[in-house]
Amino acid sequence: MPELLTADQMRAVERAAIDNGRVTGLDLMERAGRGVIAAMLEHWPHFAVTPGRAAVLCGPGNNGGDGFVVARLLRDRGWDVTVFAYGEVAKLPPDAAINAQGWTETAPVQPASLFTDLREECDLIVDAILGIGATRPLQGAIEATVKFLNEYKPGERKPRDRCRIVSVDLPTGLCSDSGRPLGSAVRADLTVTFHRAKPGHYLSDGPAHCGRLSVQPLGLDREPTYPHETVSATLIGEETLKRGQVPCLGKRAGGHKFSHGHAVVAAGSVGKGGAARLSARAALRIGAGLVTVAPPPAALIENAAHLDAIMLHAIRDARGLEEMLTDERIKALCLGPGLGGDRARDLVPVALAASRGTVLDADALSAFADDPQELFAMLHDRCVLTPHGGEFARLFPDIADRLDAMPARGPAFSRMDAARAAAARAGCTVLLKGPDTVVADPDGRISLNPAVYARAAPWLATAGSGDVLSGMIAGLLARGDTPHEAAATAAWLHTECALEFGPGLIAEDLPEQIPAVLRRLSANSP
Ligand SMILES: NC(=O)C1=CN([C@@H]2O[C@H](COP(=O)(O)OP(=O)(O)OC[C@H]3O[C@@H](n4cnc5c(N)ncnc54)[C@H](OP(=O)(O)O)[C@@H]3O)[C@@H](O)[C@H]2O)[C@@H](O)CC1
Ligand SMILES: [K+]
Repeated sequence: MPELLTADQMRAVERAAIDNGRVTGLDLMERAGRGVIAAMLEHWPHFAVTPGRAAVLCGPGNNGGDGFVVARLLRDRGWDVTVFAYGEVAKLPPDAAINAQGWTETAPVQPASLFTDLREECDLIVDAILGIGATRPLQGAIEATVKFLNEYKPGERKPRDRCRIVSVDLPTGLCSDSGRPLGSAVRADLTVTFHRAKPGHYLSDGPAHCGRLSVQPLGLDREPTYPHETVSATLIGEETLKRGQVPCLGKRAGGHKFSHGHAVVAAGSVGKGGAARLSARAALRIGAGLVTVAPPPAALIENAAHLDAIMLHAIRDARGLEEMLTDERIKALCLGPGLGGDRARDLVPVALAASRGTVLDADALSAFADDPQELFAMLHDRCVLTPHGGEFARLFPDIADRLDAMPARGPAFSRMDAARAAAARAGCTVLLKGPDTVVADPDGRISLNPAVYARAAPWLATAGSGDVLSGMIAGLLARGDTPHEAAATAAWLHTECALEFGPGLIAEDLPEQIPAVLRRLSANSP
């Protein structure tokens, strides 16, 4: 499912279902526990055949309640289970208390202090200490447990990689809304969450702490009360693209090149044109009808030696660009890759005054680091800014500081919050790059491109890869996508191209994978 829900939104969905009388909290807890077992067996099928020894760590809230359900279900499957409790069992919330009582009627509960003395070899440790209710940095017994777990070596006969750590809903200590550890957080092998993934499973350090991620149903999908406004962010995927994007990626029959848009990529001085050419190639491959590279006159020959299908048009300075933009058929502009700071400061104001779809990247962002406000005053709602972390910090230093500050309490300020705040200030779409690329609009709309878990593509961290992304966005803007659609679609396709090629990738390879990815998308289209 493409929606990501914050802790508050998840609670609202659960509350609405319970208030409507369709389900009880106890039912949901039972389903959550069963989901944990199902995910565990799916990932490690041998656990179904050979039950082993498990430690289940139950916290002071409903996450702990899920833990008691898991403990019972494991024992029913023949596991030797020891439960450790964090906090007083008598003070558990009602549904958790019922499950805890069921357990204590038949088996003891060990105090948390004994867990860090654990010398037995476990096959499985279930982390049900804290879930979406973690609100402050870990301390005391919980912090000691997390440290112990993250360094756990259960004896020589059973190396660590044979003992699996499964976190229920979230690794304890990980902030559900930001993916940032509240002080410290468990590093799990598998995290099993419920109904929908939370932003923290995808953002920042979240994936490294979750290990692998499984989203288990709670039977809430048909809830008629599922409030649309609870959707905080969309995880970009084939499913979201299919809703609106794929038909647009295919070209209309009978169309001519101008009906698919003309994109212009401004290029820099002699010897600096490679980045702009990469952007231009990506814009053409993604389906813009025409693409022109616009270098200074001195760099015309250099670019001509490299380009065929892409056109060339020399522009000396801002006046040259102004004249070029009298051609109304130019639908999109890309400025920044290899442009150089001085040329960027010269060209960007004219480009923005033309009110076309405009991608600003690299030098076009850094050129305004001294006075970001000057840039913000010129931006309009057809723009996309594509900063990486460093460029973001130069344009939005106060927002970046909030991301860097150690979170004192949860929910911590997230990369989604940062991108949203930046988009509101800039008045246009902001794409904040990373393995968790966030696309934010001034109205708060967020899309997240996950290049983590099965889509991890570490080889995308290569020179020129960002230039290709800018070009892809410009190409889609030329074709008529909205800034948000263009940025979100390009971010997703960019990762798909990297996955299609695999290790050894260099930036030149990325545009060349676009046809294969588009072919696969159209083949999968209904
Ligand atoms: N919502 C749903 O749809 C469903 C939810 N389900 C499950 O419930 C979980 C949410 O339960 P929850 O709200 O009780 O929160 P949870 O994570 O157990 O923690 C709260 C407790 O921790 C405490 N505490 C907080 N920070 C702390 C710290 N640093 N160090 C120490 N203590 C700390 C906090 O204390 P307080 O801050 O109140 O003093 C409170 O006692 C959810 O993750 C999922 O597993 C499923 O059963 C099915 C459907
Ligand atoms: K947990």
